[in-house]
Amino acid sequence: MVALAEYPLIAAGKVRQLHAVDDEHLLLVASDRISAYDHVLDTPIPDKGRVLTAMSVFWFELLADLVPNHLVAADDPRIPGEVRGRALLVRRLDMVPVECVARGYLTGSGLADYQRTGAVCGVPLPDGLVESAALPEPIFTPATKAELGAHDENVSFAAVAAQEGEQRAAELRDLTLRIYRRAAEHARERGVVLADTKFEFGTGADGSLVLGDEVLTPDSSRFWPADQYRPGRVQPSFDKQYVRDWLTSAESGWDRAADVPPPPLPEHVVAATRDRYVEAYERITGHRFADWPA
Ligand SMILES: N#Cc1c(N)ncnc1-c1cnn(CCN2CCOCC2)c1
Repeated sequence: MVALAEYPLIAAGKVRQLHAVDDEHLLLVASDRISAYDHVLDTPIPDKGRVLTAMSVFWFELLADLVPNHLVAADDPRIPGEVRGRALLVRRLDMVPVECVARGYLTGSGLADYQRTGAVCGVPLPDGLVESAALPEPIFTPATKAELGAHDENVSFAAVAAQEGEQRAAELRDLTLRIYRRAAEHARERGVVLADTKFEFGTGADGSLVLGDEVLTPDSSRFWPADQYRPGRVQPSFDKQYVRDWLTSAESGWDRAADVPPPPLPEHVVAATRDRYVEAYERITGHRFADWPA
């Protein structure tokens, strides 16, 4: 079995890394790190990397009739034992430099753009929409990837068309929205609102679009508990609310406005957060997390 250190690191995000395996394959590794309020916390959440990896595998398989994907294997001798269960062997693609975001609800940077301009990424919306409002229909709100730590920049469809060509831009939009609709319906039937999500696509040898990166995880999407959905307020995050509530409570002693790193999380917040990731996985997939490879 190869050690992870033998696979050169070629890209790293806040909580994930991408290593080169050979000319054709990469290893996408998810850590147990969690970010909140734009900080990567010191305290890991046990099994977070494994749950989110298992979730991507579920969605790749559920969506395979809609879109090909880069997944080669989740269990393979080329995957080092130290990351087994939280690493995916994937096909090397030529990535399209567009963050393909679909929104079914108005929150975060989409709400901020709407409040400033009445539109999101140049898509006009009806007047009077409030925080977390359901949109009349899901919209494609692309962004360009920012440097590590900065927020992606929302861009118009026209900007994507100027960069990628009109036909490819329309393909990215249509595919993004079709995948979102399918996933949002599946999640909603299981008590989870998929408010928005971000896809990354690449192209293979024949030039057609292939779904890459992680897909429809709580890190690439906003998951809300459906039974608590109330437009007009910021919704509780399905997975991160315990962390957010503790960090903003007097007990943590943390001042979010001061540019200081958050304190370590107490064990009860870590345990409750791990349970929420497992619950999200088991609800959405119908599989027991205990059955995911060790
Ligand atoms: N997936 C994938 C993939 C692929 N299949 N082929 C070629 N390149 C990429 C790739 C390169 N960077 N990113 C952005 C997502 N990264 C995740 C890890 O952490 C860093 C950011 C994707």
